[in-house]
Formats: sequence, structure tokens, C-alpha cells
Amino acid sequence: MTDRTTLEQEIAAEQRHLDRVYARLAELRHFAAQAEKDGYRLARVGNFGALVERDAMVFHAAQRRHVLDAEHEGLVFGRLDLREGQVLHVGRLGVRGEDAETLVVDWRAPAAAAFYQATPAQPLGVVRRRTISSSAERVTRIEDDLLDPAAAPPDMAVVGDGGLLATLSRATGRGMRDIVATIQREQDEAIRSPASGVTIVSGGPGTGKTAVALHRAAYLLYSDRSRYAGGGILVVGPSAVFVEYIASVLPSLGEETATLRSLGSMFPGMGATRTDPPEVAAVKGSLRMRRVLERAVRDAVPGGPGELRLLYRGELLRLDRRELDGIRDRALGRGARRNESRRAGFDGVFAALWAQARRLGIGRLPEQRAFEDEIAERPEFREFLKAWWPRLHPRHVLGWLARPDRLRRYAAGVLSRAEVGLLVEAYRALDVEGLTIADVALLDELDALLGKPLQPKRARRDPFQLAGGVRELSTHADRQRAAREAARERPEDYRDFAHVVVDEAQDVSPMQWRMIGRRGRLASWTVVGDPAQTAWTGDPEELTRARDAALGRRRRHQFELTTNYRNSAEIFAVAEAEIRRLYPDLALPRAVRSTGVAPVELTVPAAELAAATVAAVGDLLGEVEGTVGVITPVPRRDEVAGWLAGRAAPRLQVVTSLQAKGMEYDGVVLVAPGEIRADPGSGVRTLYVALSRATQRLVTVEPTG
Ligand SMILES: Nc1ncnc2c1ncn2[C@@H]1O[C@H](COP(=O)(O)OP(=O)(O)OP(=O)(O)O)[C@@H](O)[C@H]1O
Repeated sequence: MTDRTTLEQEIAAEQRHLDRVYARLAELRHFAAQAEKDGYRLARVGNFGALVERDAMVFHAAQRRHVLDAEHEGLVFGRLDLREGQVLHVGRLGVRGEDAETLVVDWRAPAAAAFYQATPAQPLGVVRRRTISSSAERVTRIEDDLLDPAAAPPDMAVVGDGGLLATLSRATGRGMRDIVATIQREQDEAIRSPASGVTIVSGGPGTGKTAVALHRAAYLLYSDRSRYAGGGILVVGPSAVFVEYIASVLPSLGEETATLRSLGSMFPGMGATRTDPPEVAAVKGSLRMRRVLERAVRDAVPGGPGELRLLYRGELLRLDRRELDGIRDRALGRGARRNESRRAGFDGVFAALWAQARRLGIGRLPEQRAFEDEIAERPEFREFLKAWWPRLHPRHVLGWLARPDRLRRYAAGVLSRAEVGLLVEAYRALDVEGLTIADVALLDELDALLGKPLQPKRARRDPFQLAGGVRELSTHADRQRAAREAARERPEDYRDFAHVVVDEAQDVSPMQWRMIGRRGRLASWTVVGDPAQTAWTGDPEELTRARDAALGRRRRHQFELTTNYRNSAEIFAVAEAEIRRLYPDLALPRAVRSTGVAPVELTVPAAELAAATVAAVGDLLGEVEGTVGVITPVPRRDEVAGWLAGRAAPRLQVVTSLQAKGMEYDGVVLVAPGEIRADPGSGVRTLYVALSRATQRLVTVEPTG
């Protein structure tokens, strides 16, 4: 225990430093604003050199001002006292004093690494590590770790009981927080892993895999900004709720350039949120679907013309279905893509008609070219071509799978009869219910198989055009800003990302790996996940193959995280007991925090499930300050949401056990856990996920009878 005076003195000392930093910051902000103004004034001087100078000045000044504003809150959060007596303050960005002395080191800079990596066993020259908490511009708390007692001067104060636990017990808001002040050593190693190749991070629930993945994105943007901001970073998460949950982390680190996508929104214009039952997802996600889709894209259009009849100079020219199919097959030979091969198909029709006209010995037949031109002018012929070989959108072709006769044909010898039955059932109400998340990867595959229609080149959008059609761009700074914005607003089907982050990777199906892989051909990767949490019930070997194909031969760097920072030890014990049913010997993370509150297990008659759930939710909303999640079996989501309609949003969220992937709530009410477990494929693993979402309170409500 530290005595009060020492604590107050230490806080006061940190406050003095913080005051100095903020004063300097105000000065820098003032300089930046001034520089911007001076830059514009230089313009009036007029010569070219002055203009260039002005542009650069205004650009840097504006950029600097933006960063200074974004990183104001919690700017300084750490301090290192080194062996030689040197003191370093660590913060969200680097700040230098008037004489270029370092006031704050950026957390991503090499000099700050020791803040995260030093331990008593390996102090890395650090004697004391201090975590500083502040609110607005006031220091509110400090917590020290004495890492090298032998090297500590006798008057060195050590206060608090470690910054991490204090942070972990705070209630959470609706979005995820950044953890920049309390990143732990094993996490830091993964965050700073080499930029190239593939960084693979695994670990049990709550070990910070998502946090690491996002901080790594920020680290990469810092260490090689032009490469990663220029090419772009894609962050892929399992669901729309999850993407919403993590959306604020990067902006809180001052980074807004990454593209966040859920698996259901990877394809332009799509935002699927519906999930399939695991056994259906296993079929839709299997690599064998590629074969099924390949057959579909070669098939005749449903309702298309079965033959072509054309009266030419009194003779009937006729191509029947077999001939038309033959022409289409030949045009699509050697992997040609359907939307790109219309011309070849049309040429095939012309050639067949010409051959027929010659065979029939039609009198005064013109040259072949003139014959074709003549036919091409005929409206009924043009109508035929349009109907026989239309431009196809992937959505059209996916719709063909909803016709059982077609599906059976495409799947013959590829899928089992039972698998076809599952798909027939799944696609029965496609028009009404819309696509599921798993369908989006099929759309993307179809898109690759169909290709893009060849279109005349359009005039490119003027990248320097400002909003509202104003073309006037006064400075290089404006141009830079416009270019940055253009980068941020990449086209929806942009694919050349410089880095791809895949979160909850254990749930990415083989077909989804192909979809993500298409966006990361030139990328380095960060892949995080936990195999014990997967809902995938398909072929594991196929999954490995698809993942390896997406990641290619890039060098891999593996990291394992071992501490669960989310769940109280009491809650994780329940989750642990669940997963042990399946994997008795699995290495599990250690939950570091105990609340002394045991999870509550309620068993109620089925008729009372609604009332018991509503009561439990009411209690939890009173007991925790932050969010409450209600997790349900997939088929029960809407029913349960109905029971709770009108309740305490935005603190309350109702999600299915599959949407709960990656999520975190302070209190969780888990409805009908037995129904989740009952799924023979992935029930236990999905229940394990649901049981490991709560930070403070867990209530399970099990219906009987
Ligand atoms: N070093 C840390 N300091 C403070 N909080 C941390 C730290 N590491 C992780 N956390 C917190 O622990 C919680 C779990 O982290 P995260 O969601 O990244 O875990 P995860 O491994 O992705 O979990 P899951 O696999 O269960 O989805 C989050 O609230 C995160 O902010």
C-alpha cells in the first residue's frame, strides 16, 4: 500500500509533465494553424517556387493539426524509468519540445517497445514502468510495476497495484476500446511482428486476438504509411454486429483509412446478415461448390429461346437447342468467362447460319461479311441474341440454384443426395428471405467465373474534382487531401489491398477463403482465430487447403496468446467445463480477474422462459453499468427480441449464438443453452463461444419440459 502523500506527490509530478505536453501541443497547434495561414499568404507572392513551398507547408500543417486534434484525450499513458536514469513518456503520438527534446514517444516507435515488452525476468533496461490514466487534461491515477528492484534508486516510489487489472474491471460501452495503454508483452510481440508474410495469432476466448489484430493494423500504418495507407488495409470480421462493435478502435488510434467488412458485405452492394444452419453452411462453404457453379455458368438461361428461326430470302434458317448449346459450349471452351465471351458466342451463331445458308444453296448469297451485317440489322435477331446470351449478374445465376431440377444437374456426382436436399430446402424461399452470409462467397465466385462484360472505356472521374462539382483546386494540400479521400473511398470491388486482417478466422469457410484471397493477392496478412470456437462442420482438410491457397507461400509467423482478459475467472470456469466435454486436454487461457460472483444457472418450466428471461435482463441492467447481451439459439432470436421489445437500448443487444462471435458484454443472459448444445455438429463449440462473452455477470436460463 502506498501512503497518500507519496501518491499525491507522484501524481503531481506526472501532472507537471502532462501540463508541459499540453502546453507544447497548444503551441504546435497554433504553429500549424499559422503555417496554414502563411502558406495561403505566400500564394499572393506569386512565383512558382513560392507556390510549391506554400503547398507543402499548408499540407503538412493541415495534416499535423488533424493528428493533434484526434489524439488529444489520454495522450500520455505511460512512463519508463530506465537504468541510466533516463525517463521516457509514452503516448498516442510523438511530441518534441522546443529544443527537439522528446516529451512523448509514440507507442508504435521502437523506443516505446520496452513499455510493453519489459518483464521482471527481462527488464530490457527498465527499472520502473508506470501506467498513467487521465481524464481531459488531468492525471487521475498512476500504477507502477517495479521491474528491476536491484537497479532502483532508494527514493524511487512505486504506487498502485498494476494498471491492467484496474482497466479490465471498468464497464464497457457499446463499442470495443483500444488497449494501447495496457498491451501485454505476448500481444505486443504479435502486434510488432514483421510486416511481410503472414502473422497468425491464435488463443482462447478473450485473449485479445481482435485487439491485437486492430493494433497491428495501426502499427503497420505507422511503420510504413505510404505502403499501407496507399494500398489499403482490409479488416474482415464474421458479422455485421461484430464489425459495428470494432468500428471505433482504429479511429480511436487516429487511423481512419482501413476498410472494415463483414463476410456478408464483401461483395459490392451486399449486406447479408442471415446465417445458415451449420450443416447447410458446410455445403455452401465447400470447395465442391466451385464445380457446381462452374456448371451453372455454362448452362442455358432459364426461359431463354430454345431455338433460332430466321427467314432469309424466302428460306428458313434454323438452329435447334442442340446446335445452340454446342455453340455456347465451344465459345466457353478453355475457361473463357461467360460475360466476356458474348462476342465469341455471337460469332458462333453467325458462322452456323452462314454454313446453313450455303448448304441450302440460297441464290445470290452475298459475301459472308455482308450476310452477317444484313442479319445483324434484323430486330428479331438482335432480340434473340439478347435473350440467348444476356449479360449475367452473379445474382441471376445463384437464383438458378433455387430450381431443384437445375441444382440436381449441376450437383450430379459432386454433392451427395442428402447435400442436394439440404440446398433445395435452403433455397426454397430465396426470393423472400434473401441471401445468407454463406451465399455471398458464392456470388463472389460466380462473379469471378462470369467475368465482367467488356465495356467501352468511360472517361475517368477527375480525381481533383472537389465536392459539388467545383474543379478549382488551389493547393498541393488540397490535391493531397483529394487523393487521400479517393483512397478512402475505394471502389466497392477494390481488390489490391496491401494488408488483409482476418478476424475469427476459424469460421471462414473454404469458399470464403477464396473470396478473401481475391482481395489479398498482393497483400501481407494477419490472421487471428481460435479453432475451438469454430462452427464449421465441413471437411477440415478442405478448410486447410483453401486457407493455404489464399495465404500462398508467404512466410508465416505464429503467435499464441495465453491470458483471458475478458471473462472473470468464475465465468470462464463455466465455459471451460463446456469445451472440456469435447476437448478434455485442450490448452486453455488463464482468466486473470476474479469478481467473486458466481454465474447464475436458472432452470424454468418452458412456459416461464419468457418471463424468466425478461426478469434476468432487468436484474442485469441494474447490476452492471455497461452493456447487456442476450444470446439465443439461432431460431429463437426474433421471439426473444419480441419479449424484450422497448427495453433499455442501446445498452441491450439481442444476438444469436452465431452473431455472438467476437462480441463482448458486461452482462450476458444466455437463453436455452441446451438447444445450442444440441446441434450435433458444432453445438458444444458454439455454446463455448456464447458462455465466454461476459466480462462480469452470466445468467443462463434453461427451459424444461
Ligand atoms: N492488454 C489488454 N489490456 C486491456 N484490455 C485488454 C487487453 N487485451 C485484451 N483486452 C480486452 O479483453 C477483451 C477481449 O479481447 P478481444 O475481444 O480482442 O479477445 P479475442 O481473443 O478476440 O476474443 P474471442 O476469441 O473470444 O472473440 C476486450 O475487451 C479487450 O479490450
